[in-house]
Amino acid sequence: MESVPHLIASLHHDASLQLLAGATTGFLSHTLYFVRGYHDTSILSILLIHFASYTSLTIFFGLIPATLLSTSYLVALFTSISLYRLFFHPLRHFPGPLPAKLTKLYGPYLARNGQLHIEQNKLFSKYGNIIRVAPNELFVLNSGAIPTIHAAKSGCRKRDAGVYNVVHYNGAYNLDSILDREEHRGRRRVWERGMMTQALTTYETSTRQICHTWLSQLDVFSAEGRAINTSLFSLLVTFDHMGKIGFSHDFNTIEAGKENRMLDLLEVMFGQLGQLGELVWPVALMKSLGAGGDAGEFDRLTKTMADRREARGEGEKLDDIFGHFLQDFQSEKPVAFFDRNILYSDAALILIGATDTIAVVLSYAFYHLAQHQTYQEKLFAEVKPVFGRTIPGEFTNSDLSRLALLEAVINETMRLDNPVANNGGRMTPPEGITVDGVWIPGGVAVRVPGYPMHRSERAFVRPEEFVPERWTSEPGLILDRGAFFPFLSGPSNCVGKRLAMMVLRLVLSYTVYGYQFRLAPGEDGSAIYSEAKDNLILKAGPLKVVFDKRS
Ligand code: HEM
Repeated sequence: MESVPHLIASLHHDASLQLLAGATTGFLSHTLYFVRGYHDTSILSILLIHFASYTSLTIFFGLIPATLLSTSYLVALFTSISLYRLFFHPLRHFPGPLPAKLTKLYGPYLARNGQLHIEQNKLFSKYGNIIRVAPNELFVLNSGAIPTIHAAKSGCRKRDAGVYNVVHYNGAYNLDSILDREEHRGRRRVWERGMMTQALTTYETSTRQICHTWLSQLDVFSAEGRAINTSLFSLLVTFDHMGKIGFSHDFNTIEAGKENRMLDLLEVMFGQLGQLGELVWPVALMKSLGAGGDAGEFDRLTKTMADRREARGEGEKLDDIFGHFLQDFQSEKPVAFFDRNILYSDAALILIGATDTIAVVLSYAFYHLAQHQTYQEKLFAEVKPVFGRTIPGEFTNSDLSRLALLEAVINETMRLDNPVANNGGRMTPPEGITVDGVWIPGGVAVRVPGYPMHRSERAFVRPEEFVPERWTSEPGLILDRGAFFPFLSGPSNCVGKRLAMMVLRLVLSYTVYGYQFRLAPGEDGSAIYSEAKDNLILKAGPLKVVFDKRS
């Protein structure tokens, strides 16, 4: 047997030995490292190690041997990964497109037109109810999977299941991205204090103020006979509302009629995430390099807003969501907000959670109501008797929450145009899970996407049609109630659900009470769908609507 020094000496000039050594190393690095565990967050180290190895080989052996070694290493590494994913991976028997089985890059390919939710829906039609959408990821179209994956007793977890690992502020995860269940429980308690009935009642005054600002804009547009882009204004309404009830801050974008820098950044960042189609390592790489660009600017603006809010709170009594975080942070024994990074992290989550989600429902509610004007009149008839019932000249959330058609219109909109189209992924426990009689192995990312589930024929009769009566007088049009989960379920369900419903009820009621509306001349209503973007949270395309003040 040749000695090691002799072998190394041969590597200098023996090309076949260089190829063999590179290929062996490539194969071993796959079988000993890459095939085990989750490496997206280690992307920077992986790249640096590869770069350092190539540089050292070049210095030691020269450029051509180093290139031969590296090339054969990479070819062997990717061949080994591909063969494994196709023929040996625990998910090899699950159907799905071939490129999805081979590489996560299939995600950005599917998302290239911003309509990942539609593309994934098509995959279900082609491949069945459980499909392999990435090498280690399954999408499941089965409502029974919701409790299996999301209930408190489920063994499924967020860690390594998607973008959660990389969503943090200087290492502090927000409520949605926390990977540890115990930590999540404590933080959730503080968030829930900020969403209790008593807290919502204090925010409601601000919600009404925002509604009146919106109505003032409608007055201007209707007086001038101008059409309004309801998708844009839905975003401005919810953004201004979030500023007010989140941070007691006035953004005044409704009056301006356009996005401000912060909202713009929010949209750009979501757009970039949407384009990645659930690919995590580019985000991890950006984070490791230090958030610059838009993400860095967004973080800085959020921090400034949070700091200003904290400073104001020393002299004023302010009722807002951030106040609940501050209260915990400033207490002697904080339950969850132990340091400033956590404060900033969850401040950003208020911005993210409370803006686009509600905006998309409002946008599509305006669309459906403009298309089906009879529902505007029915809603008008329903809300009119409760106007001024509790507060003179105003609506209140508690009065509106009892109105069946209003609730049905909101539900039906969220069914058809589910804001969180894909829902977050979860990692299966080591023992795996069983869904619809099919065993899914452990260590696999799974998710039940809401968009195709809400439009499934197995769950809803005439699933593509807007029929609010399915939630009231025609329950037979719902075949599977468990298939409707816009806010998801379990311990990580939407903590802002009641707040979202309050905003939707109030904005829609004030609008139909004051106005009748229809699609603008020349508007065929197609762009709201064709130009919609699935940016983790759905974003509606534009819609031109004309409003006429009721006499
Ligand atoms: C119609 C509007 C909304 C919809 C459809 C919606 C939907 C959802 C969904 C599906 C989740 C679960 C995500 C996952 O784990 O995969 C979620 C979580 C969350 N939502 Fe909402 N949301 C809405 C409004 C809001 C509002 C107004 C807030 C207020 C800030 C908010 C804050 C949150 C937070 C903090 C979480 C994480 C909860 C946790 O992990 O415990 N959401 N939302």
